Amino acid sequence: MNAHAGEFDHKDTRRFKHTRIGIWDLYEERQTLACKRISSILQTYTPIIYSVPLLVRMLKDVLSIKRCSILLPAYFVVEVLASLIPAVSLWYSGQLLRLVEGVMEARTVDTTVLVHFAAAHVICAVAMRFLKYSRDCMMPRLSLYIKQFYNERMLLSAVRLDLPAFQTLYQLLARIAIILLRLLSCLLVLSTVMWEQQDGLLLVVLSFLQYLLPWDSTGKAVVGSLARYVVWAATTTNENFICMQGLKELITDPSHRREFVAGNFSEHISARFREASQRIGHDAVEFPELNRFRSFKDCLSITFIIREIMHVLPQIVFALRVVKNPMTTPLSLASLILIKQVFDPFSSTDFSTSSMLAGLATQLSITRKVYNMENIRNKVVDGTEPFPENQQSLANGICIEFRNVSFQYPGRDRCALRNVSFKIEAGQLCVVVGVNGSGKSTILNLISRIYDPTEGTILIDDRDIKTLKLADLRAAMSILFQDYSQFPLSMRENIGLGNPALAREDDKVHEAARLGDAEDFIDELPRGFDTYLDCLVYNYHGDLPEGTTTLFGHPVDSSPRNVVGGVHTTGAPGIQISRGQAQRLAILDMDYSNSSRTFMRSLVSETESSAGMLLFDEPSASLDPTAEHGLFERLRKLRGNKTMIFSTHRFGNLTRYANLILYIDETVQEKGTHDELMKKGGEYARIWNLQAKSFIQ
Ligand SMILES: Nc1ncnc2c1ncn2[C@@H]1O[C@H](COP(=O)(O)OP(=O)(O)OP(=O)(O)O)[C@@H](O)[C@H]1O
Repeated sequence: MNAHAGEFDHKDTRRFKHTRIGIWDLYEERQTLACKRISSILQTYTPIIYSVPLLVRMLKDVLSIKRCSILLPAYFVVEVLASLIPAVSLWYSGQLLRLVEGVMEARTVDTTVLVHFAAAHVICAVAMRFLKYSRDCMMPRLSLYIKQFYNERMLLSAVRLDLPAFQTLYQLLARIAIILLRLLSCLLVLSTVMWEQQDGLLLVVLSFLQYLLPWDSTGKAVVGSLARYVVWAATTTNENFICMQGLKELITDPSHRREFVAGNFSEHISARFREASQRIGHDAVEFPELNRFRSFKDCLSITFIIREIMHVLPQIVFALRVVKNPMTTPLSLASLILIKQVFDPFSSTDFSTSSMLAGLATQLSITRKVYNMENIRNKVVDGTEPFPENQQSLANGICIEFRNVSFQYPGRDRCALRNVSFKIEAGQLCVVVGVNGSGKSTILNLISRIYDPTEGTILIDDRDIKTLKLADLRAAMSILFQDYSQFPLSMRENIGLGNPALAREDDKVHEAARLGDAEDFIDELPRGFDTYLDCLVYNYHGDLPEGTTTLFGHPVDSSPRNVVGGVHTTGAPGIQISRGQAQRLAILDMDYSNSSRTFMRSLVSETESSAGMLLFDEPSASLDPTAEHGLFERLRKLRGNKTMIFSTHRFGNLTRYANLILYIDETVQEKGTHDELMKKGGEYARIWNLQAKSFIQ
């Protein structure tokens, strides 16, 4: 079978070579070494060339930041000056060399010239120090402004990407430009100085050659860069290894903790892990580690050997030169030292242009992703018509109709809903029931336009849902999803978000909390409505006085997991409440504060009702019967004439009051009121009786 477009076709043996490394299967594109080398060079430079428009855009964006418009050009001027000073120093070194040559020949020295050169050297050193100081002052501010700018930008486009990428990118760019400038200026001066020396230029060219290609100074990175740029993929089907990874996840993921502890899994899991590990033996490691051993043999590659030869070539040429013409040896030796002086800084890993170019390519691809995010079009296309025409009408509910709606989730072969048709009149209470996976939540997803139907039409107040402005549509409904999340904000803000228009009105927030049965337990929290259950802000600290156990109200934990960026932290998420409280709240907070958020949306402001339709996806899944009864009662009273849709697989209280029950299983199997469906004696009646019976027993 042929691979799909875009798929990595590892079965194509003509293109990919298969190697077995331990438990891993490595597939590498078949290429000759020369091809690999060329493709490696192309892969390094091409993205950078393609990224020129992106860099221009970035530069414009950064220059548009008020405080950067002067600071950035000033920073570059300082950097350029700093990078030119070594060349000026070099020029004076060259002149000193000539002076020495003159002294050797004439046996006299021109003191004015000597003083002039010495003074110039000192001035260069002082200027360098001053420029470095200016650069160190500017850099942190520049980083901060750029970081703030992109922070805001990312937030606006709702993108969460690795923030440090931006700082690294502009620093990397500046560094590469400066190194190139420094290298070129030094090269220019060196060539001028060496012009008149016998074989001087040859020595310069030979020394420079090794820096021209993107090879790393150690030779080891050459191997690394091959692995990085050549098409390859590695996978493992080793069941024991997959099992071991699964067990590790089970142990480390806190969301499994409760079941882990309650199920008394620890002994079984340890035994299972040991057993799997013993079966695999020493190969039970991730691919990069295993591959590292393998890559050592590449250190004997031809590229590596050529690189080493080129490194010693200038010395060989110099030796031949001495043999040929021993009289000029002292000066040639001085030239060689001068050349070495110039190139040595560039050969260190820090200055390696090749590794920096590779780093730049990576940073550019991250940055491109951020800019691309802004261009991503939503699959759900926004409508143009305002909704509702008359805000007051929301108080009387919204009418919803599904006409032959089918829906398939992206990447799924099966329909989640097939040919579904029903109509809920304005102000009606509808309960959607069905077994797990029957499509109940999908109906709510389609009404809130998280997805659009694959086929069929949804009408809202007799208008095609796709024509309505998305923001208006969503403002007109309040949704409580099964997996509603607790935002890392204060309790007040968590509830307030249910209705941003009223979020600042404290009495409304309290009323919503009361209706959600959350007011009492929130009041008991250490900071009441200002309590953060998920505190994502850390306090940082260095050495603390002997015996310090708490800092800013948080326990001090000096274990390595509390070290961020080399600095100790306190105040891990959720630390603002005690573990005991957290445990107690874990059972309550999800349902209570979230239902409070829903109540918040249902609250009516002075002039108008903000939602005309309330959607609930399994709102009572983890509530006990008393709490469930209370919740439904309050919701029923509060809803007034608004349309309300519940999705649930618990038949009970609610279905009896419903104007319309939809029993679905991919499609609508039965619909009607409770009495009608009971009379019909179908699947709804069967399950109702089953649930009622178990309750009575
Ligand atoms: N995001 C998704 N991507 C792919 N498939 C999905 C997605 N969400 C649901 N499905 C699939 O669509 C079908 C219907 O799911 P849906 O969540 O609507 O059922 P449900 O009746 O609400 O189930 P439950 O009672 O378990 O919540 C299921 O087969 C489910 O696996």
